[in-house]
Amino acid sequence: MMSLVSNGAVRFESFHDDPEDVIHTGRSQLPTTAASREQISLWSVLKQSVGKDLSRLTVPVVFNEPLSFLQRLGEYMEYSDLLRLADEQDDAVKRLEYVTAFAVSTLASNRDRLSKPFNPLLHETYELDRLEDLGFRFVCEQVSHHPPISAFHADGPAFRFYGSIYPKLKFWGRSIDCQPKGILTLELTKRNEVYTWMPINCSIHNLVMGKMYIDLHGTLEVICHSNDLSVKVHFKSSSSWLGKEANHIEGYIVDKSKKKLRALYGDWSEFLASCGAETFEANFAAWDKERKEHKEKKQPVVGTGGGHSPPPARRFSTTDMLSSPEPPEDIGMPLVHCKSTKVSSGKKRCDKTCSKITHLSVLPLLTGSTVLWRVRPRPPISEQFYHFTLFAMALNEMNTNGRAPLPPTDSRLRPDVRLMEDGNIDGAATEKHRLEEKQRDTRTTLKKVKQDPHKAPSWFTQGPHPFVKDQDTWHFNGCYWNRDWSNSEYIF
Ligand SMILES: CC(C)CCC[C@@H](C)[C@H]1CC[C@H]2[C@@H]3CC=C4C[C@@H](O)CC[C@]4(C)[C@H]3CC[C@]12C
Repeated sequence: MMSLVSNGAVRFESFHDDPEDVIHTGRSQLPTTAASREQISLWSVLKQSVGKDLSRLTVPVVFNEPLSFLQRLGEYMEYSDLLRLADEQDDAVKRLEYVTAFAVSTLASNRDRLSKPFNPLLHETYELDRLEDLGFRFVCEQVSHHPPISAFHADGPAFRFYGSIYPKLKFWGRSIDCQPKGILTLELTKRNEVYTWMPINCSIHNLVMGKMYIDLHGTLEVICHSNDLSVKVHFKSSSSWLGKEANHIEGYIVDKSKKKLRALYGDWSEFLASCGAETFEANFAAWDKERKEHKEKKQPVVGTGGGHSPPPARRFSTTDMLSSPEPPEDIGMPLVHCKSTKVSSGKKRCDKTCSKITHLSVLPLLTGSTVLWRVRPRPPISEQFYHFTLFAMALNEMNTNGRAPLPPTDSRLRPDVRLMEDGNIDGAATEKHRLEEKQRDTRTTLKKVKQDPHKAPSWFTQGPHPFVKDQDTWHFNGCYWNRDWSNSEYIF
């Protein structure tokens, strides 16, 4: 799938543009398009909650997306191939590069996703078994209701990736702040190497007026506990959704003595590249300035900062964004690619390549860069479907094709999410309300009969983190994949 081009950069071959994209074997769109929110003012709903923790607040269903938060966490796995690549590298710096690329890739699907995933019910689960085709299986459980904590565990031949997230949301009037709590741990198989990082903070701006946008900010620190290499990737906070530097990220891989070994730069919604620390220091400012000037003139960037000039005038294409010393290879940002056309066999296949360049074509690369990861373009119809990626489109699909049956707790069986997906907003609201009441009633009944209302989760147990001091994590007990649901109740 990948090969080295002459300047040392990695070229992705038939990775995203392959019509039979390996990652996408499910449906290409949802049953119905998203309902309009124009009739309801978000402000009128949220104004009572200024300064409060939003985890208890329910918003009208039109502000939801038809996925539970557990399914949303499944999106972490879209680029899990990077973990296989990381495991294969003999060089420790390269391993950290790919691990960091993976950590960044888990955030990409957040761009434009301005809807609230459904709060999972206590003990709700979600599985994504892609062991055969993609080399991983993922399982997630809602292990606590107040505070809402979701624990997940994914594994495959090359890795184990697990953690928990408590998405702490605070409403500030014009924006929502999210400071998720939890720790994410990755173990690479070959060398038994352990990496950890924390979920990044995010804000949703312009809730009341203007165009809403999502901003990830703060520092993503990926630490390798086995060799003391680490990287701090800084997410630049943006001041407007139009400011294209908005999603810009950068940082250095350093060793124990803080010596800079490599620079990483990119855009969390598009790509991550690495280059020598000196190249970055010497050229980045010029490159950045040039990029901004181009933007002000509203011209596409054909970056040369510190690199070489792009080929002489021809139609601006992705190749122009490279500044490699060699004739540019097409490892730049992808063109929009239609993937949703149905063909008679029932298989979905791409039969058209659009030449429209999307916002993806923003950043050029510095000389000698290696593209570690780049995002798959979203389907052109994404906008009408809550801005879902193709990967997200298939998450709630009831496709058990010859697979073992799902447990009665699986998110795919949630009637409210299903109704919303089918366009029945009122029905979804009624069901959502019913489920919340049912959950409350169960708790009250248990309390009355003096039973612990906090029944332990089925597949995870809380305990000290095996590698990080003074930190708890949730341990997967592995039993899920025995597929014995005799102790699981139908919670919907
Ligand atoms: C009222 C409506 C508009 C509110 C919508 C809130 C949505 C956008 C919020 C609710 C929960 C949030 C998520 C909670 C936790 C994380 C993990 C973090 O590492 C990346 C961002 C991410 C994935 C957040 C993205 C934005 C999010 C999905």
